[in-house]
Amino acid sequence: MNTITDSNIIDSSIIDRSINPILELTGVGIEFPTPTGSYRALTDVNLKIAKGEMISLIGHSGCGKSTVLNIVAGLLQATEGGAVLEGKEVNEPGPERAVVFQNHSLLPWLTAYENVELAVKTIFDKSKSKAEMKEWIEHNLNLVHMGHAMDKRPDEISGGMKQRVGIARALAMEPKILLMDEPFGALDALTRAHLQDSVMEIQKDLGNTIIMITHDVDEAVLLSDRIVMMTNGPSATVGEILEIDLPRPRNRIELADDPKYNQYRQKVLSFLYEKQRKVEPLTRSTSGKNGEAKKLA
Ligand SMILES: Nc1ncnc2c1ncn2[C@@H]1O[C@H](COP(=O)(O)OP(=O)(O)OP(=O)(O)O)[C@@H](O)[C@H]1O
Repeated sequence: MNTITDSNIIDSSIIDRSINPILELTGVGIEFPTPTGSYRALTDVNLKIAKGEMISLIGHSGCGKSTVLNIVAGLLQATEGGAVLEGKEVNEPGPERAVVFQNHSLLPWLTAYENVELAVKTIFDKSKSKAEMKEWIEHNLNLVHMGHAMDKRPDEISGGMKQRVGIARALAMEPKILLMDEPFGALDALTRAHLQDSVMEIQKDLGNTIIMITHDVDEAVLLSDRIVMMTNGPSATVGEILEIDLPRPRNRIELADDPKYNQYRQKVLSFLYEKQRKVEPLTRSTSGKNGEAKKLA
């Protein structure tokens, strides 16, 4: 039986990916002004991500996962340190960093095709002809299995289909890095499983670099090359990084009985439930930004 040794757990301060990192976070800290004084959300976040890696960010609600992602997206400016993408400091949003949010954020008056077209036009208006753009939009909608519903508006399709269109729109921008903030959080279990499979398939074919926030331990282990586990805030930081050494393609049914898979799950769960438990009892679910209950596994 394969066992997970301490060598699977990486000390964040000594990470040295052998390949040149596509993205590097160095000494990232951020303070938010609040009516009662400043709130330090993150301290000294260090992370190097190699091209083609699939990284999950996991941690208790409010620990700062979205803040990390928003700094990489250029939507928030770090107070200290910063993010460097392929040698270029990130200071503002840009098409090389596409974001997929939990709630699809499609324009309701446009069809699936037109939603993707809007993004494609802003990026490829000068470099692709009209016919090439059409082909590219259709290609990306087909990638997420939405070719049959290109002419439907968001209110005519299911939540999972909307999320597929959001992913197609992000992929169509050919981003250097795809940032996904709980992309499947609002979906039922079956739809979620289908979309996880689609993302694994697409990543295998295109070799995308992806950072994904999730609260779902199974999802993190199934999809990731590494799981970045964050400590609780205030002053949250990278606690441990778990390297997931499971061969691809990964099959969720087969993995359910795989001892190594279950040990990885256990590692993440014990980090979440034991090491980082501060004031909350185990049985209490944490509360999200909008007061919604959030489960951790
Ligand atoms: N603009 C802001 N002003 C003040 N505080 C903020 C702001 N944005 C985030 N925070 C605080 O920073 C901390 C980290 O928030 P963040 O949304 O990154 O957490 P999270 O791990 O993504 O949470 P969740 O899992 O619930 O989505 C939280 O305590 C949050 O209240």
